[in-house]
Amino acid sequence: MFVLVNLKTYPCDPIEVAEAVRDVDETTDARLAVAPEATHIERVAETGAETWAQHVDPIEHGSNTGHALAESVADAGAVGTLINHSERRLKLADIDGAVRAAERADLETVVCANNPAQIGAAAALGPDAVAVEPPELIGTGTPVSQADPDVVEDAVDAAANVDDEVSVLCGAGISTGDDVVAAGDLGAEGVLLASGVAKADDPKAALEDLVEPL
Ligand SMILES: O=C(CO)COP(=O)(O)O
Repeated sequence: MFVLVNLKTYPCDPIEVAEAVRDVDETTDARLAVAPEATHIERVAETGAETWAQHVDPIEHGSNTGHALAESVADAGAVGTLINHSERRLKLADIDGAVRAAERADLETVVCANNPAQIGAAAALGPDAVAVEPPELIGTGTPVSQADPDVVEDAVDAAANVDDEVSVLCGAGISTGDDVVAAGDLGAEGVLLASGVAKADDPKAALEDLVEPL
């Protein structure tokens, strides 16, 4: 299972979380990665943790003030990027452009979507993975795998019907090892989570709990 921790703009210490991601990754068969704010990517990557960006824009080098350039994110040490997170929505053409920009910079891609229909559309753009995250469950602590298991199974089917090379993650409310196991049982190959680690008093203990049953 892939466990991708999105730090959003939570007021956690990104280096502390990154060091925990790096250390816990060494204890498990699961793959762990962390997606800090753009300005923290370089310092986070220097810890040795697998580091992702939260967003890249569908642009090239040039006159693009205030944008996130895929090549710069990769230069800073990111190896992958989220695209179209629920809190950073893009138009369809821009999702396509962002996936192409990430490919150009050799970044792995996870395109996020609200529901199975959007997952099918996202899979058609050829990312490495898609992530289904019902927005109403984000940050609630109620896991999507428990509150809405059909949405995960239907997302897995929707992606497979379009392109069975595209793996499916799920997210929203995931905070325990049991949630991760339930996601896997529904066909997800990984989870995308934030508050369960970023808001934990002890992020390392939260990560250890997440991978304990894997
Ligand atoms: O948006 C999410 C991950 O990108 C999910 O957030 P929570 O894990 O806080 O529900």
